[in-house]
Amino acid sequence: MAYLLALDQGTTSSRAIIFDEQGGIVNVAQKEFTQIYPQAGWVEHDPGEIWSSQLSVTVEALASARIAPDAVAAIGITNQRETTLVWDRKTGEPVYNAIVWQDRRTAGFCDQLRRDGVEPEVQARSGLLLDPYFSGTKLRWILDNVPGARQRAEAGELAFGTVDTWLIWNLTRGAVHATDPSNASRTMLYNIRTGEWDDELLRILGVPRAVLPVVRPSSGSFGATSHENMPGHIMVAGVAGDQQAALFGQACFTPGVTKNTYGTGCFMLMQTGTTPVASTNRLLTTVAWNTGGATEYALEGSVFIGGAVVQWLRDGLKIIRTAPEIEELAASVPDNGGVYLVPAFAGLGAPHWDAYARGAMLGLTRGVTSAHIARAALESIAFQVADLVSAMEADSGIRLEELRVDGGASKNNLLLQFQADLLGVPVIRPQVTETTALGAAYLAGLATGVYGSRGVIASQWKEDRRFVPSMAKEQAAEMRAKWTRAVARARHWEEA
Ligand SMILES: Nc1ncnc2c1ncn2[C@@H]1O[C@H](COP(=O)(O)OP(=O)(O)O)[C@@H](O)[C@H]1O
Ligand SMILES: O=P(O)(O)OC[C@H](O)CO
Repeated sequence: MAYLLALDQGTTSSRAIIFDEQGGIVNVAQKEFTQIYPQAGWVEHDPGEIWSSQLSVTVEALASARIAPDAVAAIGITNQRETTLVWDRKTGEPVYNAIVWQDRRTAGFCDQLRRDGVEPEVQARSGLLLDPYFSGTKLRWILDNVPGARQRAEAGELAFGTVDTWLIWNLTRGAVHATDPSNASRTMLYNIRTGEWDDELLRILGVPRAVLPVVRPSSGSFGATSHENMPGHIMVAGVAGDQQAALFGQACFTPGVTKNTYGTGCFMLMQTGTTPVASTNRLLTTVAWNTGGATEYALEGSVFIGGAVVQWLRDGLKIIRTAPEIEELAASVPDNGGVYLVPAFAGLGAPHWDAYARGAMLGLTRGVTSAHIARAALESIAFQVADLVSAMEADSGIRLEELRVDGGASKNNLLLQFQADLLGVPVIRPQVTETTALGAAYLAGLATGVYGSRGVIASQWKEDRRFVPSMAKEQAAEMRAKWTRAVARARHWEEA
């Protein structure tokens, strides 16, 4: 029996999951780590803690499962995307904290680039829109604000990486400075059509080529582990950003097949095959993965606050004690009582891309209770996802037949039923909802011959539960119209 080890380095925790060849979970180890908020709108992680938490869960997962390293066929890495790190090539010392994808500090620079009229060029080359979300403006910020960083970068002394690159560097003790096309496509420095770092984008963003990692296929060798605390020498053979890995783990291998992950944020990806589909509806065109020499693409809608709105009810409003409690509270009322909650706590992502929007709650009357607010919070997740589906159908010309779902909040049956009601198509939850880690394991398993083909992987995908639409179409349309009005009121709040 060969095992595959997936390292899933997420925004709030590092996890290591061991899978067997059938895609079954053998063992999981997980560790949360510190979120650093130096100022309003800034979010950082300690690079040392990203690495140490990931290393410790990896060692723990292997030890407690009593699996010898030589029984592990390969490691797959998957990671929070866009988060930006810069370190010294000689010492491996970071020059600054990791700037997290949620960080908004470069909003002003993005505004300036938009005024300069470069957005169409940026979109054509990178598939992305001008927003602080992506790595490019964060990297520039580090180079411009850490004393001496720009000169050292130009002299070739510094290395840039997203989290995958940082983990590979540490696992191989600095021998490999590499990323994969799915992660590269989130930097705003990479041309998704040529499959290379793009000189024009580097010029626009003021980034010297000398800091960039090598881009290798998502399924293939990234070197063997050689860290003193890591048992054995295991090949890193699969790398993908977490949302693309989830698309792979959900076996979305044919154009039009779509998944949505309900985690901290919501990320919907539609596989579009070997041709990148340019978006005219403010979605992102992104690399899904590169396997077997071919690059495949996806359309993506990214929503910044998904399950995080449930955390806000728990930690901010304190109307629930645990996230799952929201389901019972929301189900204790027959409807939202007229309440619409727009969780624009970190601005709005796709399809609005409004860094200045802020949260809003509308329709409050004296009859409103915490149960209505709980219901409105869950519904807000589904409304945002429905907006993504509309944009995706318009961009791709493909009518969605079903939606595959995963992520922490996909355990919530009320949410998924409402999602199916709004979309008018079945929403399907698979048996294994750890699809992100599973996707990374599959990419590693394909590279090392554990799986002979994608067909074997697709046959492992099993349905857990199917949510079928039951709401009248007119009612769904009426609710969506109200939601759209609520969103309009939340927009541009900070500028007002
Ligand atoms: N039963 C539930 N109902 C609604 N939301 C939930 C439930 N369980 C977890 N969540 C939400 O799911 C999110 C965690 O999902 P996860 O996929 O682990 O996120 P991430 O990978 O982004 O850290 C949290 O924001 C949490 O509030
Ligand atoms: O770590 P997650 O699961 O919240 O995912 C973060 C995304 O990759 C950000 O683009």
